Amino acid sequence: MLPARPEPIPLDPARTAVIVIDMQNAYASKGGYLDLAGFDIGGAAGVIDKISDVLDVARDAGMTVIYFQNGWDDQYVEAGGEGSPNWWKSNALKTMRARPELQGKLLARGQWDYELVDALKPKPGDIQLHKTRYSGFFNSQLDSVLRSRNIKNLVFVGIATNVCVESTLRDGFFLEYFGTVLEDATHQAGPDFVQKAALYNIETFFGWVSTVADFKGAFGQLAPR
Ligand SMILES: C/C(=C/NC(N)=O)C(=O)O
Repeated sequence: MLPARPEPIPLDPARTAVIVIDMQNAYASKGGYLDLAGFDIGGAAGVIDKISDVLDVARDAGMTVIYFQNGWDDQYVEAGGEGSPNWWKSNALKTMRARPELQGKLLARGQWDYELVDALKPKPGDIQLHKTRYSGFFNSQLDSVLRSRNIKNLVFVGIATNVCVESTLRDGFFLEYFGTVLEDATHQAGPDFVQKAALYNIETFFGWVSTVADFKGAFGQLAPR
């Protein structure tokens, strides 16, 4: 049982996956996309350490660990052109249009920006997935990976709470997955109030909100598998 808001949630480790959202240099490192686009990434370093702790506990408890990376091919075909709202709304694409010297660098596979941060590299048995839009369920293998493993519960960590974490948790809700966010293992893109708003939305309408300490308290005592 994981202590959570608005109520504790039962999580069978064998039927639970920890979803690590986009812990790439783009979102968590100085000189990465969010930083270059003018977002405050000051809280990202603390989140990296928390996620590392969560993943150690999750693996020992027998949970599946799934890493997402967000981005596109190096020609940005997957990003879509002017006919796609993504072309208009993606701050990475907008930043590259405003600063042509960055073209080809942000969120492109093969570039440093796309890589996971050094402190959070997948371990044997972890699953790595790619996504081209904010939701990890859109045009990805996530749903079939989860269903083939009989996984029903999703525990979210990563960046950004109000964009890809919330989008993926919401889509999971519609697909009948139980989504929980560990609030101190996430960080927002934007002012502090968007973190609060995203967590309020999740706790009130779409899922559950817990903490790293409670996750470690609930699952850190289990005998390693
Ligand atoms: C702002 C943004 C967030 N991504 C995410 N991983 O939540 C983006 O990709 O532009």
